[in-house]
Amino acid sequence: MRTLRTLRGNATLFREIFGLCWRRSRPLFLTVCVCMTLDTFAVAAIGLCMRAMVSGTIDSDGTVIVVGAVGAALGYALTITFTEITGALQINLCELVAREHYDRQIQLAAMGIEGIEHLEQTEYLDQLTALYDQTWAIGRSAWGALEATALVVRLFLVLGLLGSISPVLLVILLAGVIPLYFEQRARTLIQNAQHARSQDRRLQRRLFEILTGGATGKEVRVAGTSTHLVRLQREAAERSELIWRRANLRAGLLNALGWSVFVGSFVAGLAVVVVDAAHNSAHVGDIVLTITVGTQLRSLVQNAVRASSSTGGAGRVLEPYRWLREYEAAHTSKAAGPAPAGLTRGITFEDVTFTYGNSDRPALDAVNVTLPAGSVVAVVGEYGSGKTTIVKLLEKMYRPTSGRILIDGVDLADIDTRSWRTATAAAFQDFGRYHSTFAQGIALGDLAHPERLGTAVANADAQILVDRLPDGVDTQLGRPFGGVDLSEGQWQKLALARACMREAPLLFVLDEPTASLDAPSEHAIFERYMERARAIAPGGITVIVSHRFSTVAGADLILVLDKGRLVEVGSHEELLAKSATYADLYSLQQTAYAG
Ligand SMILES: Nc1ncnc2c1ncn2[C@@H]1O[C@H](COP(=O)(O)OP(=O)(O)OP(=O)(O)O)[C@@H](O)[C@H]1O
Repeated sequence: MRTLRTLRGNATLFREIFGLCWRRSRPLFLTVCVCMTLDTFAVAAIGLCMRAMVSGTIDSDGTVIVVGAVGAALGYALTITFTEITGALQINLCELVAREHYDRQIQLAAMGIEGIEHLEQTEYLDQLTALYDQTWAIGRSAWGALEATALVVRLFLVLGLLGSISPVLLVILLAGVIPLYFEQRARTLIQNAQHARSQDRRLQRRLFEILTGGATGKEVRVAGTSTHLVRLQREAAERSELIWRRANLRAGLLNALGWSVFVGSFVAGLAVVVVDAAHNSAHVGDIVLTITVGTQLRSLVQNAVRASSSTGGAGRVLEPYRWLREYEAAHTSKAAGPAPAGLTRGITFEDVTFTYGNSDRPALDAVNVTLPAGSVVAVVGEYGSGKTTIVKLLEKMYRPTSGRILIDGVDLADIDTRSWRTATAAAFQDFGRYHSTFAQGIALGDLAHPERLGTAVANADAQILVDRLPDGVDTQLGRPFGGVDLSEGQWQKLALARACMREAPLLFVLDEPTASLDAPSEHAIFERYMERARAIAPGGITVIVSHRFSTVAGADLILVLDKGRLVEVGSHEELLAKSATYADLYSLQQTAYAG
């Protein structure tokens, strides 16, 4: 059933690939098709010409000798030429289709998925890793399948010829299937090995980045962990290599076994024809035909195996590609409702529970709370208490496992994701560091409104920083691009300015974007945002996540999380009066700062 679905899926994909090749370059596409068709019949024609030539020699018929010789020579020349042409042109078409369609398509699909689960969970990341830099193989798979079909046609022609000499020779047909069977098993071994070693390969790459990265490189040097990390990398490489070597060895043995059976059968078949010729029931030309066509048969079966293996090998790309398309279709919101223009009631968490796919413990557990329209809400709690998870759910990066988030009474799941995101702005804890100019890095927050750049810089308190940059907002950032490097706090200010490009968002999220700033700077920024929050879109809500309790004291509502549960809700004064978790943590921090 699954095989049938895969075959049907492949057929649809191949149609799409050939359609793309046809639209992209008709002359190239037609040339490849014509060459492949002529090449398909060339082998049989060569065999017949050779037989004619030998028969003509025995019968002393000059015309037949010349026609046979010229035909065979032409056949060989054309086969070589066609093989060269089709090989080169197919690569050309595959690259065209990959570069202009699949590279783009895969990135759009990966980015089009409304959530980020596929970017955070290893089992999904494996699929995306397999697609990375392999898009040409998608195009190659379709041509591989066509080549395999042409080779099967060629095989039947050759077998027809052999059968006409002696039906016993058809045994070679069965022998030809045996290497195919072993090849199929060998291919499965290789594919499994590829999958088994993908995690170690990712680890290797990650460790390399850590060892060579600017930020992590400092840490590695000071801590003296480079030898340890290099060892981990080597171990990962060795594990991956071992899996690969073993799989290739086993695959090689299987293939050798398959081919030994084929060679044995071929030699036996040839012996039958020689014996027949000795007893005059076969012609000497038949021996030549058997050798010519039989030798071709070996390379034909080998090529058919290679073509089917490259088609099947492309399964390592086709499988994840199909997965990506299906995943995208299943995880793209069908909700059509637009985000409201303003909020009157606010955002309500109704019994919201959320568990990450790879965990059995909820990151958020039955959260019930309303963030009132027009308010500034602070989310506080210990490390790993679920603060960022709340932010991710609000930004629709994940859907609640159970319960609902209501935007003015409308389920967030029913609001078009794009429309909701356009109505929100966010500065995340793990913000991006774009190696562009300072201005471009900010403008990315809302490409439609570059004129807001100055205000965004002012709102992020980043004007002094801009004044110190060698070329102001036009300064190129990032050493790898010949630009200047910013400090952590400066990168954070840039990320804040980027988030401020949306002028009047319904939801403005600040997930610890000021963690690298000193306490007074953070306080000043938060004061400004609280002020701004009351001026943004009608009823717009600002959500601030912070570890520093002193900076969030001015929030209208403070949510205190503990191990995914919402344990306290209220204003700073109300929570202090409760003398519970918030009050304890607050006084702890006050004492620490005072000390
Ligand atoms: N992508 C993920 N996959 C699986 N578990 C996750 C993922 N992200 C977070 N978690 C887990 O969910 C829980 C809540 O994490 P979350 O990031 O929301 O906490 P947090 O309060 O923001 O922490 P911090 O203050 O350290 O940023 C933690 O136990 C964390 O390990």
